[in-house]
Amino acid sequence: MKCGGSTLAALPDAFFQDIRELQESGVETVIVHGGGPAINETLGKLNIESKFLNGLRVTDEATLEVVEMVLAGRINKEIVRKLQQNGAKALGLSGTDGRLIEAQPVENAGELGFVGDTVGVNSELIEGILKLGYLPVIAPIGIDKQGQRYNINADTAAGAVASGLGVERMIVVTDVPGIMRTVDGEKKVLPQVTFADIEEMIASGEIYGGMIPKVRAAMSCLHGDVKEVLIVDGATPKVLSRAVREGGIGTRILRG
Ligand SMILES: Nc1ncnc2c1ncn2[C@@H]1O[C@H](COP(=O)(O)OP(=O)(O)O)[C@@H](O)[C@H]1O
Ligand SMILES: CC(=O)N[C@@H](CCC(=O)OP(=O)(O)O)C(=O)O
Repeated sequence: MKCGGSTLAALPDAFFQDIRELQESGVETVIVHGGGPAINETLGKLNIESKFLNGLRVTDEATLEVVEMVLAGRINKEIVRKLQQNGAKALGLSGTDGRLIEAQPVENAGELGFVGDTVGVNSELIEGILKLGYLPVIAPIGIDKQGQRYNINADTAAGAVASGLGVERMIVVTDVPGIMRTVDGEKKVLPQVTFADIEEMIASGEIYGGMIPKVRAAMSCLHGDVKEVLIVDGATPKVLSRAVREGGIGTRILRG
């Protein structure tokens, strides 16, 4: 599951209780989280400007310091605390711990700075944590062979973890009820979309901003064992158990 920064602060206790119930019923869950708004807030307090290029944060050394502090520190620990308060067993870690997320600089590192692409995931470590009965909560910081850390978009990191583990389903929890499209002047949630629909909607501007890394990550992890990616709203009651048990919620992205 990917939990977006857009929704994290507002997630009610019921959301974390739902995760605990899933954990107790034997559904193994892994969380990769974002925290873009919290990073912006801390950068603002430090008088460091937030700059984005195609939805990715331009990350110089000073920004990287703040990104790691906020994601691997404040946000990661907040999620673990909330899970524990609601009875779930959780363990927080960053993608640099145990070389969980191996990264390399993005192609346009000249413009973006220390922003990474994923090259591999230490799935044995994640599986080991799950076997101990803990839910891994992962901050999207990557590390390369030389020990350099990178800021990775959380949707990209979640997609890589989903592929690396070969999970059945990735659920992207955000602040909208799915991919929306305006039909006859009315905004509607699309129950499912294909890769072709996505490309068309990006080209027409109907999918923009923070939705772009989500659908790109979805398309690149939908192979092998990963059969579906769901985009859902964290504010919907029981959204996770409904997504896992009933379906018919949010937008499903299907292979091909
Ligand atoms: N077609 C679309 N349908 C729904 N939301 C969209 C669409 N295109 C762009 N968006 C935007 O994507 C946002 C979610 O991305 P983002 O703000 O990055 O969230 P998160 O922090 O959860 O990753 C929505 O709030 C909405 O503004
Ligand atoms: C490279 C890059 O853009 N990294 C993101 C990582 C956090 C993130 O993706 O958070 P959301 O899911 O809340 O957007 C950033 O610095 O904001």
